[in-house]
Order: sequence, then C-alpha cells, then structure tokens
Amino acid sequence: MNTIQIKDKKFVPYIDRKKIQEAIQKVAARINEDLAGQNPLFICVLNGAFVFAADLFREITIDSEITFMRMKSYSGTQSTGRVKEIQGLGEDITERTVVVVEDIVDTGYTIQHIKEQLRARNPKDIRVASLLFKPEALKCDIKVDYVALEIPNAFIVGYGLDYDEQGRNLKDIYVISE
Ligand SMILES: O=P(O)(O)OC[C@H]1O[C@H](OP(=O)(O)OP(=O)(O)O)[C@H](O)[C@@H]1O
Ligand SMILES: Nc1nc2[nH]cnc2c(=O)[nH]1
Repeated sequence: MNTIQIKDKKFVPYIDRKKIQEAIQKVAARINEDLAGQNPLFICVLNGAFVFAADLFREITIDSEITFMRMKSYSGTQSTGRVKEIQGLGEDITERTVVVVEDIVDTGYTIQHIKEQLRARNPKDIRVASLLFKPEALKCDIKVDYVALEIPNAFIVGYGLDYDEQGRNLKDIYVISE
C-alpha cells in the first residue's frame, strides 16, 4: 500500500483520479440538464474547492458564470464548529440561480452558514454541489443537491483537501490511517 506521510499523520490511497473524474462528469450532466437557460452563477468556496470547481466548471456546457468566496472552519482534522468568512461575495445575486461549489460537506456547518448568508441577498434559487458528502457526520438540516461521491466519516486529503494546509496538490484522495 502506498502510504504517504503528511506532518504527523499517515494516509493511504482511497479514491483515484479516474473515479473522481467519472463522478464529476455525472454531476455536471445533471446540472447541465437542470439549470439550462438560467445562466447560473457558480460560487466556489475557497480554499478546498478550487480543484473540484475547475474540473466541474469545465464540464458545464450551458451559459454560466463563476466567482469565489473564502470560508474557514477547520483546524487540523477537526471542525472548530465556528465558520469564519475570510472573503465574502462581491456579486449581486438578486433573482439569480447560484450553485455553491464545495469540496466536502462534513458536519454541514459551513454550507449552512453560507446558505443563510446567500438567502439574505434574495437569490432566485440556491443549489449546492459537493464533490464529497459524509452523511454520517452531518449535524445540520441541510440538503446537498449534487453529490459526486458519498463517503464514511473519516478524515481525507488530496484533490484540494488539506491536512494543516498540506496535501491539496495530491491528484488522488487519501484517507487517514490509524
Ligand atoms: O461541513 P463542514 O464540517 O463545515 O466542513 C466542510 C468545510 O471544511 C473545509 O473547509 P476548511 O475550513 O478546512 O477550509 P479550506 O477550504 O480552506 O481547507 C471544506 O472546504 C468545507 O468548506
Ligand atoms: N481535509 C479535509 N477537510 C475537511 N473538511 C471537512 N471534512 C474534511 C476532511 O475529511 N478532510
């Protein structure tokens, strides 16, 4: 097994790049069908989602736009339970369909917070697209409209996701090994 070390933790291969790309293509096809004619604004939640957003957005074939916001709630391998806005949204989203693009929905605190913020700005519709979803870890009553891959409750890195800011550049996804 190709174990890798990031700082004090070991990780093993979990989801390879081919499976990731196949899952993204399926999600993109659903978005292309559901949101055709709406010129949706994709909102990539930095930092983690930048790799997923780049691959997803290039599979989108309908008229659409993309922008970015930055939130932070994790420290090491744990959610702090507090969601901090590092960079807010500049665009006017009144009466627009927006698609929030996340790398992962875990406790759900981040996406819940973002949806509350966006709702106050009177969009037409808010959809959520996430590469990964951990149903067993969810602590909020939120819906994720487009999930590429469901995973159990274990800490992962790679493909944009970090451990202590390291590992975002890994092409595949790795899971922590005990
Ligand atoms: O569902 P939750 O438990 O709220 O976790 C999900 C959030 O955690 C990660 O962000 P993080 O705070 O690690 O910042 P980062 O994107 O800069 O890595 C990820 O990008 C999500 O935004
Ligand atoms: N790197 C990383 N960030 C997360 N943010 C929420 N869950 C996770 C996870 O499993 N890994």
